[in-house]
Amino acid sequence: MNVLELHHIDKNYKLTGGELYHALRDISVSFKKGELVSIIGESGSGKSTLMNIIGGLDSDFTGKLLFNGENIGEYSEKQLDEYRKNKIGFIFQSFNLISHLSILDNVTIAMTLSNVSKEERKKRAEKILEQVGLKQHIHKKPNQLSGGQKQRVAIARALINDPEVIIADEPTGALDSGTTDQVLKIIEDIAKRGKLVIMVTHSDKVAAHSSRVIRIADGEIIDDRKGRELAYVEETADSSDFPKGTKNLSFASAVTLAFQNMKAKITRNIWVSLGASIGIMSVILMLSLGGGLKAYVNQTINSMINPLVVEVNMDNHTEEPSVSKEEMNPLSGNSTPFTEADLETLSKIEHVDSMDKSVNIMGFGTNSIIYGDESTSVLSISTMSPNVTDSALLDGSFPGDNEIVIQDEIATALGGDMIGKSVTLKWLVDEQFYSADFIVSGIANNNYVNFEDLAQVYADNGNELQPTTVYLVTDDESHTDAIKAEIEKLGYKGSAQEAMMKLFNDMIDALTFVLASISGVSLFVSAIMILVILYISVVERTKEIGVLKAIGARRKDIKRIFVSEAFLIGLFSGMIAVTITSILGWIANRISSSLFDMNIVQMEMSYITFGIVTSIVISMLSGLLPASKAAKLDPVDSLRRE
Ligand SMILES: Nc1ncnc2c1ncn2[C@@H]1O[C@H](COP(=O)(O)OP(=O)(O)OP(=O)(O)O)[C@@H](O)[C@H]1O
Repeated sequence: MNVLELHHIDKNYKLTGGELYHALRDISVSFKKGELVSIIGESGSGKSTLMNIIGGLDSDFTGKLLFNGENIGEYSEKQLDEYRKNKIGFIFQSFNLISHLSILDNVTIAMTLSNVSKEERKKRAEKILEQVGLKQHIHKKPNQLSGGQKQRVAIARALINDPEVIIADEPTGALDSGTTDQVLKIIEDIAKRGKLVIMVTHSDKVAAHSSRVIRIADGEIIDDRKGRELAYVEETADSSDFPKGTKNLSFASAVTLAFQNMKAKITRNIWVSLGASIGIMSVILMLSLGGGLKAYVNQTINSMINPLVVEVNMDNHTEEPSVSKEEMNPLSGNSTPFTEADLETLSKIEHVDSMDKSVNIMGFGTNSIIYGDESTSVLSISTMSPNVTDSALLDGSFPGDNEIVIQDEIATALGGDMIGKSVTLKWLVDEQFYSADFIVSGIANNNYVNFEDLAQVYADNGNELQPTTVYLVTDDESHTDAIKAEIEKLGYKGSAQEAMMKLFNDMIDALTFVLASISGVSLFVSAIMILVILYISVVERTKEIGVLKAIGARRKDIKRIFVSEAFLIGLFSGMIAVTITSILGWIANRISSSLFDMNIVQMEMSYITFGIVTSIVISMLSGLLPASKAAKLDPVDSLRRE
């Protein structure tokens, strides 16, 4: 049975300006297995055009091409890819080996495209390379081989998937006569083992080796005659019993191929990754800076707050204040005091163990502390609360019964060493002067007395002191959030410090977001840079893409290889960004901790992940355009490219 049958094949090339060039005219011919056919003809007679059609690289023709009885013209793109991968082996005049791959990888590439396992690929390639006498060269690169050796590698590559048809386009055109004989001998042996070998040549000497010689001129067959008889050699059982891969290029193999190519251009890729990392680096740095700043603010504010205590204030904006305006405690400006009912409600909140009442007396020139002949005015007097932490105390101790802690400046104004001295506190509320004596127990950042002492003074004057702030104490930090939520639900207000902390945090978040977004603009620059580099890579590797298509790579495979390259650039630049940011962050933290006792850069795992993922995504998106361009390249045009 005929392996190949061509019926009335016509091929026209469209020229610019709409004219047609008739390259093949009514070609009808058939080929059997075991034939070594030489197609001979002048330059420009249409030999390569015919080979491209037979090889499934060019499907833009009229007429019928049958392979084992099947009409190739009716093949889908997928079937055509399969046909090129498994039924046809290509050998080119200029070898067309992929320069950055080893001999072994050049030979196995067609199997890699079929996702055959690595061991299987190696076993098969070694056997075939042994047949062509190159076993000891498998780890070399193509440029370390002689011309004849390169062509033998190309022959091994053509044979690797055990195709039925070998197409050799001037396989000896670039070889001297000694090597030509060697290569022809190998090609002859291939035909003898039952393959159909179609070889294009200019040379009658080369054609003399074949079993059939077809002469072509101006796109027409002008002669078809028998050559010498080839003795059929029985195929050794083990040379064709290997499993053919039926799958497609795996993502892992695509990444490996991309990595091998990137390694060949290592300097360029390091620079690109470094350039692309700058954007990611600044985004991670901004986020970490924001994190550091926030942690610092929170830490500073939290150090002033007792975590077991929840501060409660009356919310002046509640729709129905629990007391009328007249009842407002004049001690604390317009702060609304808590009523007994309020205190009752608050004390019943779950996990509240005890409750401390507090007021703050403000006075502008009306309140004073007197010591002997010295008197100094005080702006604010607070009652002690569990929320006043040790950090407030500068010297001495917090007040016990009938004791007072006074502010640093007041102590200085009264004569300096005040601890243990008796002072008189005078204050004006609601047009009434109150006064009481206290022993100074300590120096702090504010003036503190006990609520009970003040309440006693009020009682002595026939008045009642109502708290304007209440501190709820719990036994475990884990309860504070629930208590805070409850007081909010009941319509009371939390601490002013916390409200401020929230405001700060919101502001830092907003600032971080703005700064990170501004840095993000440089990501566009990275994206464009990657796009340009990959475009250049596609142009440089046009011929390689043609070869890959000739040996069966699908559009998807080509795309996958280039997108993988973009993936790797993204991964590398993300990793470079994280490394450099860590180093910069470490240096910044060394400086900031010695200056302000804080780590200004707080890099979190989420920022690192975000940085690397963003880098990969941006890079892959930028790689899509060049990858599609590569995938769409016409194999015939690509192979003709010098
Ligand atoms: N893409 C194309 N567009 C227009 N004309 C083309 C194109 N490719 C080939 N041709 C023309 O078709 C004719 C046959 O070309 P082909 O490459 O098949 O010749 P060939 O016999 O293989 O030549 P050579 O031995 O020099 O390789 C030539 O005249 C060539 O100029």
